[in-house]
Amino acid sequence: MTAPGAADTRWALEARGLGRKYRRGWALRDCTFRIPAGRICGLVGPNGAGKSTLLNLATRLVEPSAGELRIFGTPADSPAALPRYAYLAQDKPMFKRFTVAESLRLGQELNPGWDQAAAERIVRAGRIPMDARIGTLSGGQRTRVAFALAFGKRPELLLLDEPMADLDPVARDELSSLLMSEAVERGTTVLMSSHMLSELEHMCDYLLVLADGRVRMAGETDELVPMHTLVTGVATDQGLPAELATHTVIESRTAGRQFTAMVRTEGPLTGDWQLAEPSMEEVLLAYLRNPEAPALLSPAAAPGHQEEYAV
Ligand SMILES: Nc1ncnc2c1ncn2[C@@H]1O[C@H](COP(=O)(O)OP(=O)(O)OP(=O)(O)O)[C@@H](O)[C@H]1O
Repeated sequence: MTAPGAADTRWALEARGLGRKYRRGWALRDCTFRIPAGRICGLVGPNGAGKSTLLNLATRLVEPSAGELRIFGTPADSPAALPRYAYLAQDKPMFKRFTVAESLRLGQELNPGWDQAAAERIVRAGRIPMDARIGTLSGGQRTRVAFALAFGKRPELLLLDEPMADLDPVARDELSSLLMSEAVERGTTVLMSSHMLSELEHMCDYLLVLADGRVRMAGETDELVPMHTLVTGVATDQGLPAELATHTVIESRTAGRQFTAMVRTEGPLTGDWQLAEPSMEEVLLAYLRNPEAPALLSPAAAPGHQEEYAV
């Protein structure tokens, strides 16, 4: 339990009614969720879902239009939240005229807990010369230096916006292993947006899915994925089979004589079906293709839920 008035550090991120409105409309609306400390959380959603907006709200690059966001129990707009996270933005802004060594030195000067050895290790593993200017590096090399700057800060929370997009397969594999070992060894929480679902399946133990600026799914992958069943059977002409009507059908398709559905089962399924447990990627794809499917938040992911949560 947390003492009254003390920041509740069990939750790396906690949003209540969070929203951001632009002139064209809401980029993020009425978002309520929480991410426990120490998790590697995949932030998933179609283009324009609000993923970057959420990360920009966490890092104070944009102000919320509604609601609140807390980082380890501290309001995201409080100076006390600032040293606790590092952010790797999609465009990875860095000083182009600085050399790699100068960029790391700046990281060292700005961050009291700076780990120079860790930052240098990441740069050297990519065989990037320390005297190369940032502006002369390839997109992937720049990403690696940005990773080094983020890791060097030794943050408790790493916020990554599509971090692997421009890395080659070997670098991607290496940096995702680094990310996972970092998270395990230091208990770092990672929130990482990505469109690469198979990669997320490999790395993440927590999910936050957005669509049209709203939360569609949030919680432990181990809890969320097994709530779904992939149902296959013979198609009939009557549309959705009556046996499925009491369950939540996220998606259904008919191909020739075969009927397939992704179903959130609300009890035993009757009927002549082949049942299989879907992969995380299959569940995510079903939700991404059907943004109007009923939202699913595990009890732990919903702030205000009374249940105690082991972290
Ligand atoms: N500065 C801005 N001004 C106006 N609208 C904006 C601004 N930033 C984002 N939006 C809008 O908010 C919505 C969410 O955008 P956001 O960049 O957060 O989506 P995303 O999920 O990160 O998308 P992607 O996967 O394409 O990176 C979009 O409709 C976008 O056009």
